[in-house]
Amino acid sequence: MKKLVIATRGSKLALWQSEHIKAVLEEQNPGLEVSLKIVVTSGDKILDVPLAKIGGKGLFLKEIEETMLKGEAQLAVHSLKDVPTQMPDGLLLAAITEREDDRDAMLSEKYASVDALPEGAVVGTSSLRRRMQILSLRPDLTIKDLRGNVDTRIRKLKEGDYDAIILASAGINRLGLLDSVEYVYPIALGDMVPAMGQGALGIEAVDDPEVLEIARGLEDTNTRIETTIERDFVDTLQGGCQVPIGVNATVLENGQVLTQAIVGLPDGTEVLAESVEVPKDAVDNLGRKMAETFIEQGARELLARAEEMAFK
Ligand SMILES: NCc1[nH]cc(CCC(=O)O)c1CC(=O)O
Repeated sequence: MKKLVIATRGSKLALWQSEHIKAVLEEQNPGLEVSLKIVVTSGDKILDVPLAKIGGKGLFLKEIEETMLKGEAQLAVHSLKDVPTQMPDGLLLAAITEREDDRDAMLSEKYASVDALPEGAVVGTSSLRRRMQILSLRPDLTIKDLRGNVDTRIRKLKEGDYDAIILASAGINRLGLLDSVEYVYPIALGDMVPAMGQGALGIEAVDDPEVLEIARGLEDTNTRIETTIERDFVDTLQGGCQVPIGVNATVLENGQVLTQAIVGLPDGTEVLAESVEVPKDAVDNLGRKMAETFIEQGARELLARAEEMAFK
């Protein structure tokens, strides 16, 4: 194989991620030429409506996947957390890259930590998961919707529309934005459980042995273990397009795997949370089993109520 095309969105984060993978692939496969094909997705066009109301994150993938299925590209590089748990026919999650910082971070021009926010401070996020957890930490805060690409969100913070905003650390790191904001405060995993797959890249590929072989070079074993637990948890719970679910698994130095999960109402008034530690060789089906215990405790009802609240 001499040439590969990566289909990508045109946002700065998507381009950074695709350029990064292009460079790694060309390094790993001498003689291989990788190019990018920029695709505008429905998600990029509809910017003024909260994500929960327009059918969720799948809208950022549809046109990319169509491009691959038409044979105009063989690979796509996604933030893994934006990849739905079920893959479309003909496309595979061929590799999951080593994950970097998987935490969420609070960004502010004025306040150095969540504790330092004054009563009633305005925090920007459109994520039900972040809303739920920041409100369960600090019920007094005011949550204000915030959409757009990472750079747009930071611009809105700087324009003074918000006292703080919450973003994924990985996105800020990849785009080199750490210095563009006065305070970047990583929120501990136990205080804000990230989204499934946060901080890792998912490499989607057409079902072609040569392409899959090349993609295999990008795979990270521990990240695959972690994110399989996370994706199985979310897949078993389902519950609409955009849901207040946090789940994070971490392979620890001692060979144990720590998994933390939380499900609840977007206003943070009711949550189910659990954290379990098992040896690395006992993670089979862990995500599904944890989801079953959540369901026994009423997670489905909670998510149904969460959805009603989100669509009001
Ligand atoms: N939902 C958008 C999105 N998808 C991936 C990232 C960040 C990078 C990552 O988590 O891998 C972001 C921005 C954010 O949530 O702050």
